[in-house]
Amino acid sequence: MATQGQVITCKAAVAWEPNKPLVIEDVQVAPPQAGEVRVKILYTALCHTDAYTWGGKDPEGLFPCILGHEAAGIVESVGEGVTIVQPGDHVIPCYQAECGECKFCKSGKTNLCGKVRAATGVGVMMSDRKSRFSINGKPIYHFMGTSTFSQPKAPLEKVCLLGCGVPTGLGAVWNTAKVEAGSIVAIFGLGTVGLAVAEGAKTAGASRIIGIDIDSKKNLESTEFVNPKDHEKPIQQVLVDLTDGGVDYSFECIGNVSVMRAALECCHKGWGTSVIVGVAASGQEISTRPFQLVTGRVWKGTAFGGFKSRSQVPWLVEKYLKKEIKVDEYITHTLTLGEINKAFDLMHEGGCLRCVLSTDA
Ligand SMILES: NC(=O)c1ccc[n+]([C@@H]2O[C@H](COP(=O)([O-])OP(=O)(O)OC[C@H]3O[C@@H](n4cnc5c(N)ncnc54)[C@H](O)[C@@H]3O)[C@@H](O)[C@H]2O)c1
Ligand SMILES: N[C@@H](CCC(=O)N[C@@H](CSCO)C(=O)NCC(=O)O)C(=O)O
Ligand SMILES: [Zn+2]
Ligand SMILES: [Zn+2]
Repeated sequence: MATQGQVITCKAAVAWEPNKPLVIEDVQVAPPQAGEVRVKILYTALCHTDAYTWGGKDPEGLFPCILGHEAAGIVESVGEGVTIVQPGDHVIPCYQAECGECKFCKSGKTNLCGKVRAATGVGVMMSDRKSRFSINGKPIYHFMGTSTFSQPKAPLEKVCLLGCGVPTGLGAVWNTAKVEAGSIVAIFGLGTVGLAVAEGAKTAGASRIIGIDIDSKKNLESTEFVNPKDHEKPIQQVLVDLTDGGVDYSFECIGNVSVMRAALECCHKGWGTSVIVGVAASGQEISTRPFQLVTGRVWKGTAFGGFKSRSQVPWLVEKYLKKEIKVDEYITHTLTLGEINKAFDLMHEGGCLRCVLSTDA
């Protein structure tokens, strides 16, 4: 391959500073070192977490950087020792690694991998603690790292969503909460993540799925819908009253610590479980009366829905190809990389679930 081992130049949207419009720049990308893979990203969606880091709310946010973590592309070249993928493979880069060897991977208790997290948290590659991106010699940080795996002929402009939002919602229900048939489920925040929770709850056989959002346009027919703005009582009380004592499972898919409290407190005494999915801003903390836990409610959280990236995302791609899970339905907008700032605006305007950007146009 002509570009193997070479520095290449690519277009990327660079976040120079928090909240300042992203700028499309020519970025030099160093060749992959041992164990690394260089991927040509063809499609990328925006997840709320990108807006959170760009907005300066992420304690791990580093600038300048190249954001984005819900994508699909083609392996361009590989470093020494890489055997799991080869140039030309279609891949979904995942921010949760799966090395298969560390204490976390071997535990059988979590999808969190300990191998590369320290490096990806500070925007560099593990081997030499350096970035592979630069503009005229100035390093540009990575964001959330990548690991890769091969998957069959799926439309990349759709399955990029399997890099974050859709697996997170489905897995929060199937892996983290393990919702049983007949359960009553409440979902706070009906963006892509919350709607994927609803989809997961439906397939798990939930008897009632109650969606809560301040944007009534997010009301889906398959769910009961509550807009907190329509009620004077605290939303947890509204839900307790609606459900004869509380829900069996609740999911916070917003990133708001007051709502996280409400999501716990709307759970049924004795057994209700609340799962935190939303990412809260730097410095924010959750609180509740310890009595809420003493009386049997359980507070949990999930990253990437508990899915292991390399071993389970290909399974999700297969499920998508067999039409067993929704993906296309969450794509409300398609734009180009050059229109990325408009895509962030759309995210805040309502009516937008996922906006997929094509990078080649
Ligand atoms: N844990 C993980 O692995 C993981 C993965 C993906 C996303 N996330 C996080 O999950 C959250 C949801 O992501 P998304 O991409 O679906 O976001 P989104 O912005 O598309 O959806 C959020 C929804 O919450 C609603 N909302 C906002 N404030 C509300 C309030 N006070 N009460 C009720 N509804 C309210 C909005 O109207 C919107 O519909 C974000 O915090 C994101 O960072 C976490
Ligand atoms: N950098 C933040 C944490 C952000 C966070 O919680 N990220 C989620 C994924 S959000 C995807 O849209 C996650 O998986 N966290 C586990 C991990 O990063 O290992 C902070 O420092 O507060
Ligand atoms: Zn995400
Ligand atoms: Zn590991």
